[in-house]
Amino acid sequence: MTTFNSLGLSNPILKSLDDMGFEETTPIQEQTIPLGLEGKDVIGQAQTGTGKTAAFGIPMLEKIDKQVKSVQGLIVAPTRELAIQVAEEMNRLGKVKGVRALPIYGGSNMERQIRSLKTNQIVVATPGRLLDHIRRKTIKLQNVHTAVLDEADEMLNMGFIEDIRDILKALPEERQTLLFSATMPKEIRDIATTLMNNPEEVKVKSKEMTVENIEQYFVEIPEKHKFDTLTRLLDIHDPALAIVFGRTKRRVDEVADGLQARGFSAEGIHGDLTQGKRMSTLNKFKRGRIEILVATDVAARGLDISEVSHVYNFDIPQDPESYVHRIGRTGRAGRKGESISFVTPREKDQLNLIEKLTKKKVERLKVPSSEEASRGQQKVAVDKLVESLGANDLKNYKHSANELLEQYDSSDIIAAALKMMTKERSEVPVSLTSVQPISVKNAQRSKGKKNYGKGGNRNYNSKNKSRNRNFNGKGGNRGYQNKGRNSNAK
Ligand SMILES: Nc1ncnc2c1ncn2[C@@H]1O[C@H](COP(=O)(O)OP(=O)(O)OP(=O)(O)O)[C@@H](O)[C@H]1O
Ligand SMILES: [Mg+2]
Repeated sequence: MTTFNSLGLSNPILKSLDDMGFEETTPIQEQTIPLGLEGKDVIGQAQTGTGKTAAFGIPMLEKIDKQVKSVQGLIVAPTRELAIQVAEEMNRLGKVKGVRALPIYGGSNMERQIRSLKTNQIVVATPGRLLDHIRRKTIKLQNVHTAVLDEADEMLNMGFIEDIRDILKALPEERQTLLFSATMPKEIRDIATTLMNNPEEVKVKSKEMTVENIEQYFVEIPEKHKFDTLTRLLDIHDPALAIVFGRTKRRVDEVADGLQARGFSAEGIHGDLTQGKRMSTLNKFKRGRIEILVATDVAARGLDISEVSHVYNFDIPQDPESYVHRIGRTGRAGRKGESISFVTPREKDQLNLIEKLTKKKVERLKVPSSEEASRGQQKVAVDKLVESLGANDLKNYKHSANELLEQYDSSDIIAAALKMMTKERSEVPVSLTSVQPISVKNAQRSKGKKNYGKGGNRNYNSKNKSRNRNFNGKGGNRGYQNKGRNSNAK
């Protein structure tokens, strides 16, 4: 067990960490924070949900000179939502020291950003908007001593690499550069080292690339049965929050509409929606006002929403790295999660490729029947009833209950109550426009062409009421400790 105390951090940062309820370092934090403090360039690779943000954030905050009122730390992230989320985590970490991070991203007010940029010491940006500021000379970067590429392999992929080169050129040569991601294909790592100064590579030793607290399943199923299978699985699993990944924007819209038609609380998110719509959908999801988020890969990376219990790959992802990030939206910070990938018979090779990369076997799940689904729904109602037996004061209902019992058979009464509580699905037929199966050959060819839409994006804000709730639960097997205090203090 390594405490943050033993890393020689300053009191204000230790106090923030304590306020956030962080007690022990995670492995990536233990290994990279000392290197970061020494000023070394670092390529850090560790599994999803294991605290990479604080791993690069803590040393950056330690090195901010509060007297210097200009940007000293720059973090670049692939989507808006992720930029916002990372800025929020930096703000929590920097709260006691009094350092604030400013998220800058496309679609938000440029003038307001320009005003804030004059005094902010840390900026978290998406590449496109940052380049706008650089070209308009509305951001001063000459005092930047630390630059981070979060989701580094994505940032150095085809869609972003030129922007990143331009951004790095605008920074002082004398600087520290830190790259983090859960995945780091060799060819990207090679590009990365050319942009850095003799980097230390830290790869947290672990047999598998995915976290062990995510149970990974697949169902083999023809394209035309996918939707019905999804609704059955949702009825059986009754997820707290679930993300369903689809391959294209159209697909996401169709699946979200279909789920709504069948009575699920679902909304879609993808790169074609306005910034406002994306933010509001994501915020609703975080607050549990919608239970199912249907998304393209725009939501695959970095998002930290602790209540996500299930990830469904409605369409198997184009590249194995994307699989790692998608399923990593659950099972965060030691919590348990489940992922279920839909594989059409022609896509079996793609699944093998994923298993090869992650070094983990994905278990086959039987396609559930509609009877199993309705038993699943009933079980949800039964659980609720039993819970209510334990928790509620039922005194006021006793009189009516006894009257009913005099007239009817007791099991009939319970059956009727359960029927009323069970969300019987409407049988609305839903048909989706079919998509081409992914073949390993196609997947290789289209590598790097992601479905981010212009500029790539995401949205975060961690108002999750019970974040870190189960931190010390049985799933907490990655050296996490959390006192369960309010980690959202702002
Ligand atoms: N040492 C710690 N103790 C307790 N909780 C922690 C610790 N470090 C980070 N966390 C929490 O764990 C969660 C996941 O962290 P983070 O988002 O940084 O993961 P990540 O490694 O960047 O994942 P991804 O690869 O998906 O981006 C966050 O809610 C964060 O606040
Ligand atoms: Mg991250």
